[in-house]
Amino acid sequence: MRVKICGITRVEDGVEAARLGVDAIGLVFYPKSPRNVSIARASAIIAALPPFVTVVGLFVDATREWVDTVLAECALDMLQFHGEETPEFCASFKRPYLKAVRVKDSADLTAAARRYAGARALLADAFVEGVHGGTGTSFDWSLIPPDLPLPLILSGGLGPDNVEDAVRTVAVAAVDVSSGVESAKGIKDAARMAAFISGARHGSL
Ligand SMILES: O=C(O)c1ccccc1N[C@@H]1O[C@H](COP(=O)(O)O)[C@@H](O)[C@H]1O
Repeated sequence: MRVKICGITRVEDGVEAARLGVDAIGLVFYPKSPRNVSIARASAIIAALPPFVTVVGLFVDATREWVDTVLAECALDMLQFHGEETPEFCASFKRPYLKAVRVKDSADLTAAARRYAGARALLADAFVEGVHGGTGTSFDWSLIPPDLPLPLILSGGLGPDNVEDAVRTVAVAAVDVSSGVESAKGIKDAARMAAFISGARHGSL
């Protein structure tokens, strides 16, 4: 089971997540998020990481210019689009990308898999009116169809207390967490990150 910890805003949290064995970290380039990072902060976090930790840049309905600027300045391995971006926009940066889907019913993921066939994976998140993500809200996992043609990353309200149950219940390639491993918005808690990673790996054995 692969694990991404999203919304890293401090160098020490990125280093600790890597030390704990996380597969990927997410950096939020969305000014409305409490986890938004500047290019300078993102570069410092990336520079402190050991090799083989995937760095994902998260955007919400960003302009092409903003994504290009971040790509030119920060060594991102993958993009995560969390808004209403079209498949053409997502694919145009010539980088592997994840498309987030805020799940309301079971047809949402099936339709997104068809529409974003070029995505590296879909990321299933909870639907919360007016908020794009990082809400700490979970959704009904039975809405996930069993036969999606793309790898699925489960997110939305995951934390140390429910991740083991989640990976036992749903067949997913990876899990993603932001608020569930925080002590305050944007501040990761080392013990919660450790418990989350351990729960995800244990539940998938
Ligand atoms: O983390 C954020 O602040 C954020 C803002 C806007 C869009 C997405 C965001 N984060 C992503 O939201 C999901 C679920 O987060 P949570 O674990 O429920 O807090 C996760 O994929 C983050 O990558």
